[in-house]
Amino acid sequence: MKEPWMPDPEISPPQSSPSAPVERILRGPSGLGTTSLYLTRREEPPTPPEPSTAPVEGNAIPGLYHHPVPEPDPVRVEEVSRRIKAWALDEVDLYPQEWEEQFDGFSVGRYMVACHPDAPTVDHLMLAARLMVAENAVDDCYCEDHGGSPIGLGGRLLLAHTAIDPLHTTKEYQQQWAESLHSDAPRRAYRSAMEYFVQSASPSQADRFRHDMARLHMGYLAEAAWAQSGHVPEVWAYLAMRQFNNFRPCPTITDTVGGYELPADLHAQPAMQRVIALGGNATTIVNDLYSYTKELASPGRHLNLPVVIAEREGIGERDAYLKAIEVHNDLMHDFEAEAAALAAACPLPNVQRFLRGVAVWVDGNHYWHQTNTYRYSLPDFW
Ligand SMILES: CC(C)=CCC/C(C)=C(\C)COP(=O)(O)OP(=O)(O)O
Ligand SMILES: [Mg+2]
Repeated sequence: MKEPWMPDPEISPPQSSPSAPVERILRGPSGLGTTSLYLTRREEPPTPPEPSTAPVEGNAIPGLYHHPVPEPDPVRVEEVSRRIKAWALDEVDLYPQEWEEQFDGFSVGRYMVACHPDAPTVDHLMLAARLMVAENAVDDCYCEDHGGSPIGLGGRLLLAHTAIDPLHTTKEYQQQWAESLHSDAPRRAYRSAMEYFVQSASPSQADRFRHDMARLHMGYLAEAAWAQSGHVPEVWAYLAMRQFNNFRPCPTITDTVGGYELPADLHAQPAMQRVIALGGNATTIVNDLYSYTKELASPGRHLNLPVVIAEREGIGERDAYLKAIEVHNDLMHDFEAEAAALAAACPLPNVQRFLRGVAVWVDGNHYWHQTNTYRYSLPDFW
């Protein structure tokens, strides 16, 4: 069986040759005293689980291009589920009793184990699980289902962002800021999840995450501004907003969760940035498709790709939904072609493993949406 951190031989052949910066990085550091800087794996990844033959719950969207994943290791799922609940209740006082069923129904343990099969330990999986729960707490409590609103969102998001990217100021105000991080559940969750994360991540991995979260918060703000004014953007503009209001901060921690590091210079390469953006966009349109009926049933008009296509291109709901599937499939094909080209152009173990990590996150994310029948159901279009 192919190991999940190896490039997929079935994805398309290379389409480009390495750029000058990639070639420079491949040659490695060359100055005095740089011998110790050569890229190595920190830890061998574990043996991935064998694929299961048991049928999975939930139906995949007909015609949606995706890759089934092995059933996530049930022992790990149970342990992450146990620990994340203890963290939510005992460490950050995340939710009141009446939200417990929704917290359990989110199935974050199954989600994270499916998306990170190469995590060396449950501690590594917990880094991703805490951040995922914290990110959803901010989305629910500040933006959406649990008391969220576009009004005042900018201020709330900025202050919450300081739980990730700390304030540096004078003693008096530093103290007031530090206390503010305990004043609501989203900030408590961000603060604690980030504190754990920075203990395992390198400074540049932590900074990569901060940048991705700033992108996410900018996306939330555009979505909120449009909701407030009742604006339905053109399809390309909706896709631009959704590139920011996006799962991107989750796959881009794949190396920290895997116990190795993709160096900042390689992460910053335009080819790598394109792969990450395409993969993140595919994962997020998967959400638009699986959450379509949930969002139709929610109060007000909730924008997602089928809704925007129907409105802006003047077509029926079913045709718009089918067109959104095509958009997703094109994104997936481009993601895989660009990832294959980069893997061929840059044969460093950390690059190969990172690309594979993003790809398995994309697949695990689809698996979670498909199988989360507590949260999502398909429209009656077939
Ligand atoms: C986990 C994370 C970084 C999420 C950020 C953005 C986000 C909440 C999504 C991409 C999910 O979209 P949506 O808000 O539509 O979620 P549901 O459809 O309500 O599950
Ligand atoms: Mg959605």
